[in-house]
Amino acid sequence: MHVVVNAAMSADGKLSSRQREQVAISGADDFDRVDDLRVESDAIVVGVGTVLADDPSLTADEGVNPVRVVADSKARTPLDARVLDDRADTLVFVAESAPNRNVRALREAGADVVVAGNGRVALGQAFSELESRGTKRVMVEGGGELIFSLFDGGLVDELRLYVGSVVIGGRDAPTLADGDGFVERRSFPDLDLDSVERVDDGVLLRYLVS
Ligand SMILES: NC(=O)C1=CN([C@@H]2O[C@H](COP(=O)(O)OP(=O)(O)OC[C@H]3O[C@@H](n4cnc5c(N)ncnc54)[C@H](OP(=O)(O)O)[C@@H]3O)[C@@H](O)[C@H]2O)C=CC1
Ligand SMILES: Nc1nc(O)c(N)c(N[C@@H]2O[C@H](COP(=O)(O)O)[C@@H](O)[C@H]2O)n1
Repeated sequence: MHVVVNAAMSADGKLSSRQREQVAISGADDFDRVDDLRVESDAIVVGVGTVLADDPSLTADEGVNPVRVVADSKARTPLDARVLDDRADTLVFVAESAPNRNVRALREAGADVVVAGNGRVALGQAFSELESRGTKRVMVEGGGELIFSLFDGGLVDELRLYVGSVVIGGRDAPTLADGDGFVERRSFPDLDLDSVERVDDGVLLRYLVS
Protein backbone atom coordinates (compact mmCIF):
# COMPACT_ATOMS: atom_id res chain seq x y z
CA MET A 1 0.00 0.00 0.00
CA HIS A 2 1.35 3.45 -0.93
CA VAL A 3 0.58 6.32 1.48
CA VAL A 4 0.76 9.94 0.29
CA VAL A 5 0.38 12.81 2.74
CA ASN A 6 -0.91 15.92 0.97
CA ALA A 7 -1.15 19.30 2.67
CA ALA A 8 -1.01 23.02 2.02
CA MET A 9 0.98 25.16 4.42
CA SER A 10 1.99 28.80 4.67
CA ALA A 11 5.61 29.90 4.16
CA ASP A 12 5.99 29.69 7.96
CA GLY A 13 4.71 26.10 8.10
CA LYS A 14 1.13 26.59 9.31
CA LEU A 15 -1.82 24.54 8.08
CA SER A 16 -4.32 27.10 9.35
CA SER A 17 -4.57 30.04 11.75
CA ARG A 18 -4.75 29.77 15.55
CA GLN A 19 -8.55 29.79 15.15
CA ARG A 20 -8.16 26.41 13.41
CA GLU A 21 -10.61 27.18 10.63
CA GLN A 22 -10.06 26.30 6.99
CA VAL A 23 -7.81 28.89 5.33
CA ALA A 24 -7.29 29.10 1.55
CA ILE A 25 -3.52 28.70 1.30
CA SER A 26 -3.41 27.38 -2.25
CA GLY A 27 -5.39 28.41 -5.33
CA ALA A 28 -7.57 26.95 -8.07
CA ASP A 29 -4.80 25.02 -9.83
CA ASP A 30 -3.73 23.36 -6.60
CA PHE A 31 -7.30 22.42 -5.68
CA ASP A 32 -7.61 20.81 -9.16
CA ARG A 33 -4.42 18.86 -8.45
CA VAL A 34 -5.85 17.74 -5.09
CA ASP A 35 -9.06 16.64 -6.85
CA ASP A 36 -7.01 14.52 -9.29
CA LEU A 37 -5.07 12.95 -6.42
CA ARG A 38 -8.33 12.14 -4.64
CA VAL A 39 -9.68 10.32 -7.70
CA GLU A 40 -6.42 8.37 -8.13
CA SER A 41 -6.65 7.18 -4.49
CA ASP A 42 -8.62 4.27 -3.01
CA ALA A 43 -8.98 5.95 0.39
CA ILE A 44 -8.70 9.48 1.82
CA VAL A 45 -7.75 9.63 5.50
CA VAL A 46 -8.17 12.52 7.96
CA GLY A 47 -8.16 12.91 11.73
CA VAL A 48 -11.37 13.87 13.50
CA GLY A 49 -9.77 17.27 14.26
CA THR A 50 -10.00 18.13 10.56
CA VAL A 51 -13.62 16.95 10.39
CA LEU A 52 -14.51 19.13 13.40
CA ALA A 53 -12.56 22.17 12.14
CA ASP A 54 -13.25 22.12 8.39
CA ASP A 55 -16.21 19.83 7.80
CA PRO A 56 -14.62 18.68 4.49
CA SER A 57 -16.58 16.54 2.04
CA LEU A 58 -13.41 14.73 0.83
CA THR A 59 -15.00 14.10 -2.55
CA ALA A 60 -13.89 15.09 -6.04
CA ASP A 61 -15.86 17.23 -8.51
CA GLU A 62 -15.69 14.43 -11.11
CA GLY A 63 -14.81 10.72 -11.15
CA VAL A 64 -15.26 7.85 -8.72
CA ASN A 65 -14.88 8.90 -5.11
CA PRO A 66 -12.57 6.90 -2.85
CA VAL A 67 -13.70 5.72 0.57
CA ARG A 68 -13.41 8.44 3.22
CA VAL A 69 -11.64 7.36 6.38
CA VAL A 70 -11.68 9.19 9.74
CA ALA A 71 -9.40 8.38 12.70
CA ASP A 72 -11.82 9.15 15.52
CA SER A 73 -10.98 7.33 18.78
CA LYS A 74 -14.09 8.46 20.69
CA ALA A 75 -16.52 8.41 17.75
CA ARG A 76 -16.95 12.20 17.94
CA THR A 77 -17.68 12.73 14.24
CA PRO A 78 -20.84 14.90 14.16
CA LEU A 79 -23.81 13.10 12.62
CA ASP A 80 -24.38 16.01 10.24
CA ALA A 81 -20.73 16.07 9.07
CA ARG A 82 -20.28 16.19 5.31
CA VAL A 83 -18.06 13.07 5.44
CA LEU A 84 -21.23 11.15 6.35
CA ASP A 85 -23.20 12.29 3.33
CA ASP A 86 -24.09 9.82 0.57
CA ARG A 87 -21.53 11.07 -1.99
CA ALA A 88 -19.06 8.31 -0.99
CA ASP A 89 -18.60 5.47 1.49
CA THR A 90 -17.15 6.33 4.90
CA LEU A 91 -15.14 4.22 7.31
CA VAL A 92 -14.57 5.51 10.85
CA PHE A 93 -11.78 3.94 12.91
CA VAL A 94 -12.55 4.19 16.63
CA ALA A 95 -10.82 2.89 19.77
CA GLU A 96 -12.30 0.18 22.01
CA SER A 97 -13.11 2.86 24.57
CA ALA A 98 -15.42 4.77 22.20
CA PRO A 99 -18.88 5.27 23.76
CA ASN A 100 -21.27 2.61 22.40
CA ARG A 101 -24.04 5.09 21.74
CA ASN A 102 -21.74 7.20 19.54
CA VAL A 103 -20.65 4.11 17.62
CA ARG A 104 -24.28 3.04 17.15
CA ALA A 105 -25.28 6.51 15.94
CA LEU A 106 -22.44 6.58 13.39
CA ARG A 107 -23.47 3.15 12.08
CA GLU A 108 -27.09 4.33 11.80
CA ALA A 109 -25.80 7.33 9.86
CA GLY A 110 -24.33 4.88 7.34
CA ALA A 111 -20.68 4.74 8.38
CA ASP A 112 -18.69 1.53 8.57
CA VAL A 113 -17.24 1.71 12.10
CA VAL A 114 -14.16 -0.42 12.83
CA VAL A 115 -12.37 -0.72 16.18
CA ALA A 116 -8.57 -0.41 16.04
CA GLY A 117 -6.68 0.14 19.31
CA ASN A 118 -7.50 0.92 22.92
CA GLY A 119 -7.30 4.56 24.09
CA ARG A 120 -6.48 5.96 20.65
CA VAL A 121 -6.82 4.64 17.13
CA ALA A 122 -3.83 2.35 16.42
CA LEU A 123 -2.87 3.62 12.98
CA GLY A 124 -0.70 0.62 12.04
CA GLN A 125 -3.65 -1.68 12.73
CA ALA A 126 -6.04 0.64 10.91
CA PHE A 127 -3.80 0.78 7.82
CA SER A 128 -3.41 -3.03 7.86
CA GLU A 129 -7.21 -3.24 7.84
CA LEU A 130 -7.36 -0.89 4.83
CA GLU A 131 -4.76 -3.01 3.04
CA SER A 132 -6.66 -6.22 3.79
CA ARG A 133 -9.70 -4.63 2.10
CA GLY A 134 -7.70 -4.19 -1.10
CA THR A 135 -6.67 -0.56 -0.63
CA LYS A 136 -3.60 0.20 -2.75
CA ARG A 137 -3.31 4.00 -2.71
CA VAL A 138 -4.01 6.08 0.38
CA MET A 139 -4.13 9.86 0.46
CA VAL A 140 -3.89 11.58 3.86
CA GLU A 141 -5.38 15.09 4.01
CA GLY A 142 -4.41 16.09 7.55
CA GLY A 143 -4.32 17.47 10.01
CA GLY A 144 -1.10 18.04 11.88
CA GLU A 145 -1.77 15.67 14.81
CA LEU A 146 -2.58 12.76 12.55
CA ILE A 147 0.30 13.49 10.17
CA PHE A 148 2.80 13.50 13.04
CA SER A 149 1.50 10.11 14.27
CA LEU A 150 1.77 8.66 10.78
CA PHE A 151 5.40 9.79 10.42
CA ASP A 152 6.07 8.52 13.96
CA GLY A 153 4.65 5.13 12.99
CA GLY A 154 6.71 4.94 9.78
CA LEU A 155 3.50 4.81 7.75
CA VAL A 156 4.21 7.56 5.17
CA ASP A 157 5.75 6.85 1.75
CA GLU A 158 5.40 10.24 0.10
CA LEU A 159 4.75 13.87 1.04
CA ARG A 160 3.20 16.38 -1.37
CA LEU A 161 3.43 19.78 0.19
CA TYR A 162 2.08 23.00 -1.26
CA VAL A 163 3.88 26.00 0.24
CA GLY A 164 1.76 29.13 -0.16
CA SER A 165 3.24 32.62 -0.37
CA VAL A 166 1.69 33.84 2.84
CA VAL A 167 2.65 34.04 6.52
CA ILE A 168 0.03 32.95 9.09
CA GLY A 169 2.03 32.88 12.33
CA GLY A 170 0.83 31.97 15.80
CA ARG A 171 2.41 29.53 18.25
CA ASP A 172 -0.92 27.73 18.57
CA ALA A 173 -1.64 27.50 14.86
CA PRO A 174 -1.49 23.92 13.53
CA THR A 175 1.65 22.94 11.64
CA LEU A 176 2.35 20.10 9.23
CA ALA A 177 3.43 17.75 12.01
CA ASP A 178 2.25 18.55 15.53
CA GLY A 179 1.87 15.80 18.15
CA ASP A 180 4.74 15.55 20.65
CA GLY A 181 7.38 16.12 17.98
CA PHE A 182 10.63 14.23 17.50
CA VAL A 183 13.62 15.03 19.70
CA GLU A 184 16.60 12.92 18.63
CA ARG A 185 18.11 13.78 15.22
CA ARG A 186 18.20 10.10 14.36
CA SER A 187 14.42 9.84 14.86
CA PHE A 188 13.62 12.71 12.43
CA PRO A 189 12.08 11.16 9.31
CA ASP A 190 14.45 11.87 6.40
CA LEU A 191 12.95 12.99 3.10
CA ASP A 192 14.31 12.80 -0.46
CA LEU A 193 13.29 15.84 -2.50
CA ASP A 194 11.87 14.42 -5.74
CA SER A 195 10.44 17.46 -7.53
CA VAL A 196 9.74 21.19 -7.21
CA GLU A 197 7.05 22.89 -9.26
CA ARG A 198 5.52 26.35 -9.28
CA VAL A 199 1.70 26.09 -8.85
CA ASP A 200 -0.57 29.15 -8.51
CA ASP A 201 1.74 31.63 -6.74
CA GLY A 202 3.32 29.01 -4.50
CA VAL A 203 5.48 25.91 -4.75
CA LEU A 204 4.57 22.24 -4.81
CA LEU A 205 7.26 20.08 -3.20
CA ARG A 206 7.21 16.32 -3.67
CA TYR A 207 9.26 14.20 -1.29
CA LEU A 208 9.76 10.48 -0.93
CA VAL A 209 10.27 9.22 2.62
CA SER A 210 13.65 7.50 2.93
N1 LIG B 1 -3.88 23.20 4.97
C1 LIG B 1 -4.16 21.91 4.89
O1 LIG B 1 -3.75 21.23 3.95
C2 LIG B 1 -4.99 21.30 5.96
C3 LIG B 1 -5.28 21.99 7.10
N2 LIG B 1 -5.96 21.39 8.12
C4 LIG B 1 -6.14 22.14 9.36
O2 LIG B 1 -5.60 21.40 10.44
C5 LIG B 1 -6.38 21.63 11.62
C6 LIG B 1 -6.81 20.31 12.19
O3 LIG B 1 -5.67 19.60 12.54
P1 LIG B 1 -5.61 18.78 13.90
O4 LIG B 1 -6.32 19.53 14.96
O5 LIG B 1 -4.20 18.42 14.11
O6 LIG B 1 -6.51 17.53 13.58
P2 LIG B 1 -6.31 16.10 12.89
O7 LIG B 1 -7.14 16.06 11.68
O8 LIG B 1 -4.88 15.73 12.80
O9 LIG B 1 -7.04 15.19 13.96
C7 LIG B 1 -6.44 14.97 15.20
C8 LIG B 1 -7.31 14.03 15.99
O10 LIG B 1 -7.35 12.76 15.36
C9 LIG B 1 -7.62 11.80 16.35
N3 LIG B 1 -6.75 10.66 16.25
C10 LIG B 1 -7.16 9.37 16.32
N4 LIG B 1 -6.12 8.54 16.32
C11 LIG B 1 -5.01 9.32 16.26
C12 LIG B 1 -3.64 9.02 16.27
N5 LIG B 1 -3.18 7.75 16.36
N6 LIG B 1 -2.77 10.03 16.23
C13 LIG B 1 -3.19 11.32 16.15
N7 LIG B 1 -4.49 11.67 16.16
C14 LIG B 1 -5.40 10.66 16.21
C15 LIG B 1 -7.40 12.48 17.71
O11 LIG B 1 -8.67 12.72 18.32
P3 LIG B 1 -9.28 11.54 19.22
O12 LIG B 1 -8.28 11.31 20.32
O13 LIG B 1 -10.57 12.05 19.68
O14 LIG B 1 -9.36 10.38 18.31
C16 LIG B 1 -6.74 13.78 17.36
O15 LIG B 1 -7.04 14.84 18.24
C17 LIG B 1 -7.51 22.52 11.22
O16 LIG B 1 -7.17 23.86 11.55
C18 LIG B 1 -7.59 22.38 9.70
O17 LIG B 1 -8.08 23.54 9.09
C19 LIG B 1 -6.40 20.11 8.03
C20 LIG B 1 -6.18 19.38 6.89
C21 LIG B 1 -5.43 19.91 5.77
N1 LIG C 1 -4.84 21.52 -0.73
C1 LIG C 1 -5.35 22.39 0.16
N2 LIG C 1 -5.13 23.71 -0.02
C2 LIG C 1 -5.60 24.59 0.88
O1 LIG C 1 -5.36 25.89 0.70
C3 LIG C 1 -6.31 24.13 1.98
N3 LIG C 1 -6.81 25.04 2.88
C4 LIG C 1 -6.52 22.75 2.11
N4 LIG C 1 -7.20 22.30 3.16
C5 LIG C 1 -7.86 21.04 3.27
O2 LIG C 1 -8.58 20.59 2.13
C6 LIG C 1 -9.74 19.93 2.57
C7 LIG C 1 -10.95 20.54 1.92
O3 LIG C 1 -11.85 19.55 1.71
P1 LIG C 1 -13.18 19.73 0.83
O4 LIG C 1 -12.76 20.25 -0.50
O5 LIG C 1 -14.07 20.60 1.61
O6 LIG C 1 -13.65 18.32 0.72
C8 LIG C 1 -9.84 20.07 4.04
O7 LIG C 1 -9.45 18.93 4.71
C9 LIG C 1 -8.89 21.21 4.30
O8 LIG C 1 -8.38 21.28 5.57
N5 LIG C 1 -6.03 21.89 1.18
